[in-house]
Amino acid sequence: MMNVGGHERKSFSDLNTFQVHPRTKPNRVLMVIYMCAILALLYHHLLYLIRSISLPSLSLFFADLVFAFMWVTSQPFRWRPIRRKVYPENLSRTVDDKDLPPLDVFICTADPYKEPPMEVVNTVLSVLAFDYPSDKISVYVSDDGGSQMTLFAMMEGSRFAKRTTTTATDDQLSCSQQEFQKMKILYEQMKARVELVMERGYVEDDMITTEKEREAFIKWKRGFSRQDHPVVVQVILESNKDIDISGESLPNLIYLSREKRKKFHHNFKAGALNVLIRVSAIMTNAPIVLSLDCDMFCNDPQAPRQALCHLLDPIEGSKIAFVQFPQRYRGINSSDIYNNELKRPFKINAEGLDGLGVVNYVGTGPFINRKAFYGGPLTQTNVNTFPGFNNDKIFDRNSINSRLVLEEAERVAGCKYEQGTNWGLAMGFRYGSLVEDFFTGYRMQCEGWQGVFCDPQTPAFLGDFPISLNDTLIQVKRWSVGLIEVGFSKYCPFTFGTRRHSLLMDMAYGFDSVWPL
Ligand SMILES: O=c1ccn([C@@H]2O[C@H](COP(=O)(O)OP(=O)(O)O[C@H]3O[C@H](CO)[C@@H](O)[C@H](O)[C@H]3O)[C@@H](O)[C@H]2O)c(=O)[nH]1
Ligand SMILES: [Mn+2]
Repeated sequence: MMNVGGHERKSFSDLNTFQVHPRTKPNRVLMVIYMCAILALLYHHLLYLIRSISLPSLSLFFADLVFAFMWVTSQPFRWRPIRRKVYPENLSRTVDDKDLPPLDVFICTADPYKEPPMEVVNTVLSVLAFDYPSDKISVYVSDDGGSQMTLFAMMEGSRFAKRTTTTATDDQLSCSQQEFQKMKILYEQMKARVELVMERGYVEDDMITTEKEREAFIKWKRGFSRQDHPVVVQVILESNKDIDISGESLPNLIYLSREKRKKFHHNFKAGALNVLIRVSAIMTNAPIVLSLDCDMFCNDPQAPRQALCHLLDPIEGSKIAFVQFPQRYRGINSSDIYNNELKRPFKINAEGLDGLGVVNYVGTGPFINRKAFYGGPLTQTNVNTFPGFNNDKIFDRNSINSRLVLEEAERVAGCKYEQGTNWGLAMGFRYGSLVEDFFTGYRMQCEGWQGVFCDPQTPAFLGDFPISLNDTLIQVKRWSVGLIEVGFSKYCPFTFGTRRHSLLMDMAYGFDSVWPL
């Protein structure tokens, strides 16, 4: 235990520390005073109602009762907020660089017109530049839009990665202004080619440079539509085979568009993520998974090492399902009059939940322990019952581009694969709510997993927020419907969770799930 700046900081290891928020005690006093005031108000209402019942007085009583309920259930967020710090510089004392765990990164995109492929390329490139051994990174781009333009953009992105270098130390950066200018030109050329394809709406022969690429686009020629098409798995970069100009191996980069058929429900993003879990299990099976929205790029290459400061913690690490970085946005002006920063859910409440051992999973920016997809920490028995899973014997993972691996990947990305299985019910991302992230994180924590909130000063990831009123309303409506779907399901936190975790956690999750009302 350390004492820093007069406030208590408990230290699990030299990798991370946390501090209980200094205003916790005064806050609790305020809570008691507030509670007394609410009770007095309700008592006053009751006295009045006993004397004479009327519709207005009953409605006022009911309204105050609802407000009181919402106030009480929101108090767990204030009970014990904590702030954490990580020390990635100490990581090398715990683990050698060569022994760092492999990392599978999932990037989801769904519509090339709403989420421009160049934006997806930028996100992919930001991940390729992680300060992490590149042969341990595999990037999977899931394209629910089934767009040849997105695949084309990924190919262009990979060409750019090969012609430049991602291993830019301070030294190299300062000495190579010329290199930087060259990179800039290459980037502009790539952007122009991708934008030309976007303008045309398809990839014409003159844009294709190799025979291998031509083969990849053949699938789009036979009655391929966004809602009805076969699986497309394309290995674009293969680690240890593809190198950049400095001779460094590049990470794996895989494009995936799962099978879509009109007869089968695709379960939105949760469905896409479950396919990614299975395909990546076949191809690389990294123990740690990072999930990103395509509009959320990495702003700090240290992010994986920061997450490992928790996931490799000798005492707490094995209990953690995910380390969640907050959603932060670029381009918000300092006064943020429209509250685009969403500080309450993404920072204030997150710190409050973290103090209770749980954290909201917010869809983008979590480093997840792969085991958490397969059941609780003590109920991991189901994993091997799925063919192809953890059955290392039949796969030679040295080549993710082998026929056997690709065939198996296509099989688990098919529409029929999930029928009759536990996927979406007790495994992987859970179906049944439009906010699959909130629902899945909550269910994982019900199973006994913990969540950790990691919010370093430099934002680890930065994204875009909706810029038009229409988009904002659609987003808020979708979030609200998704939360209510959880609140009014058999998993309602006020009833389902109570047997499984603490009352404060249930109240906090319960508050979130009925908040839109
Ligand atoms: O059928 C779908 C629908 C969406 N997506 C992807 O999911 C992500 C999020 O979708 P978006 O439409 O951008 O929703 P937002 O409301 O901006 O996303 C927030 O809310 C979602 C639902 O809670 C979370 O999944 C996200 O991570 C979180 O950033 C994007 O990358 C999409 O490409 C798919 O892959 N398939
Ligand atoms: Mn989004």
